[in-house]
Amino acid sequence: MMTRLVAPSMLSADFANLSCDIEMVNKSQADWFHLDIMDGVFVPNISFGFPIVERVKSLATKPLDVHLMIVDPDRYLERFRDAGADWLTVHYEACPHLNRTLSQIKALGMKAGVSVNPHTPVENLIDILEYADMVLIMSVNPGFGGQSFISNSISRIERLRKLIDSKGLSTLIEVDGGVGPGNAKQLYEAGANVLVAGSAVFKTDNPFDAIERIKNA
Ligand SMILES: O=C(CO)[C@@H](O)[C@H](O)COP(=O)(O)O
Ligand SMILES: [Fe+2]
Repeated sequence: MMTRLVAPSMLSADFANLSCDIEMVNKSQADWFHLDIMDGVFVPNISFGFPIVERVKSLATKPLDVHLMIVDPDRYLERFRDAGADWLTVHYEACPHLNRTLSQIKALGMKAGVSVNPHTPVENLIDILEYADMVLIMSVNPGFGGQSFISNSISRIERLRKLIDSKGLSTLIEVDGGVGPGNAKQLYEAGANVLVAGSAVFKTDNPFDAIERIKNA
């Protein structure tokens, strides 16, 4: 069976009770913490920065999956490593020297991810795939939680899965945006390995159950 991981997105957590939500993820069947960093330039929203990443790291018993939605991420790779990132994902659209950026992330001791916006053909990654530990397919326009899943993301996952398999690589496919118990099965079947879910986890009465249903879809 292919790798199936669930990464709750802390963007939808209650920041006034962050430790409770971290504890919930620790105790749940979730595999990673997904942390969205937005700079108000690459995306039209600002989320949080190093103090929150450090605080989550201090309480988390699972790896931190940090999703950078920022321009010129090269400036901050080391700082995110120091703040506790285990996986660091940059956007294809924000990196003119992607090969260098991914190599740098790995040289700093983290796993390297590359993310594509909904309009970027997954085929554009053909020459960078072997340098990435993970590809993050955005299934909404990045910037906000709680948006609806863009349906052609399924065929994008399928095309990327074929590309990865045809090269004999073990690059993980992560999907982020509008993911929940209702579409998790379809996403895993299309070839996804890691499902990110924000509102589907934190905006429900029973987050444990939501995580379990996504994981075992
Ligand atoms: O990167 C992003 C948004 O840009 C995500 O990680 C969101 O936080 C996912 O939220 P939901 O769509 O699951 O509510
Ligand atoms: Fe994200």
